[in-house]
Amino acid sequence: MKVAVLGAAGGIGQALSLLLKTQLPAGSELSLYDVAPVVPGVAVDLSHIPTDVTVKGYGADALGDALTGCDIVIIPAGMPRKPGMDRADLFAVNAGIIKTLAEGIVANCPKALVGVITNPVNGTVPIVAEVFKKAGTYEANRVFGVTTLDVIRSETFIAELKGLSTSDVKVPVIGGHSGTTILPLLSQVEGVEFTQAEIDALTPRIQNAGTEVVMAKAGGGSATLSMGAAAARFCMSLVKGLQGEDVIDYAYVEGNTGDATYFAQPVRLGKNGVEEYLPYGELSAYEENAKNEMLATLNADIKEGADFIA
Ligand SMILES: NC(=O)c1ccc[n+]([C@@H]2O[C@H](COP(=O)([O-])OP(=O)(O)OC[C@H]3O[C@@H](n4cnc5c(N)ncnc54)[C@H](O)[C@@H]3O)[C@@H](O)[C@H]2O)c1
Ligand SMILES: O=C(O)C[C@H](O)C(=O)O
Repeated sequence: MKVAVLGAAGGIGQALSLLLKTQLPAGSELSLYDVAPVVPGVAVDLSHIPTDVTVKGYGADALGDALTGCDIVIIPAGMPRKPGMDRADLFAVNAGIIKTLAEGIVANCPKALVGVITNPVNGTVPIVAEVFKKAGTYEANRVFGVTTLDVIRSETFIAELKGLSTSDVKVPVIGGHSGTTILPLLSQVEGVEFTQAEIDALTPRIQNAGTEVVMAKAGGGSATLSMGAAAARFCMSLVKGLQGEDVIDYAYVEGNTGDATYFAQPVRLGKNGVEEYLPYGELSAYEENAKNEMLATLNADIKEGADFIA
């Protein structure tokens, strides 16, 4: 199994790479790419951890070598938010980065499963898809926007609120990855009842949790450690799927909900990425209304990404 992290020297990239070094199956190769000159050092540093995963670092001019033979590519490359910015404000800088990296994947590992972390995810995933379509290599079942951070935040906040163990809390989160496009389905959390007041407080808390971190870091960036954990969890779902395990996870995909071209929904993962698109089930009236109200924003974000390539 060869897994590449593109943007591996960054805040997310380093946390994610550390977790993958300790969690990937024995015999795996971890390929770390970044334009920052420190990346070979990150690889050497990680390589001293005693696990049976080899680590190699690749600098700015070695994207092809980093990607050749990859089964999975996870992309946290690009600029994070500062206070006062929306994720959409990152599009101007990050769209070009994602386009270049997607072209590298086309040229070197067109069959890899690709997980996109770079914001704005609502628009960067369509960029990857359009680059792949242009090259004739697009398979919707292989391209994912990573929305796992919304899922783990929901688990954490609900466990705190209800005095539960996080391991007992499972929360579906659908839609996109920005503001109101993030829609936690609190009505579907098994074994937990919420008052309307709790729903009214918890839903926006989950939607604004990224901003909570951005404000707390006060100009020093956005979520990196929790995102590293989220990305590792999602990457390990992809790994288990490739190994033949039956895994269900949530991701932002070109699926079949009919709500928007790209929409986070449950998917069954396997040897080809998504093996089955699963329904997100019945929504409460509150969730149905929230979903309908967010679609204009989500569709505009998707169009911006697709138009960038067209
Ligand atoms: N999907 C999510 O839930 C989620 C969560 C948190 C952050 N993010 C996003 O992830 C991205 C990275 O955040 P971060 O905090 O790690 O930022 P960071 O600045 O710490 O790291 C970004 C890294 O990308 C590298 N980079 C820039 N251009 C590159 C290129 N062309 N090729 C390879 N590497 C390149 C930089 O050198 C840097 O090392 C941001 O866009 C952020 O908004 C997404
Ligand atoms: O909020 C951000 O800009 C980063 C990320 O998307 C998050 O949800 O933490």
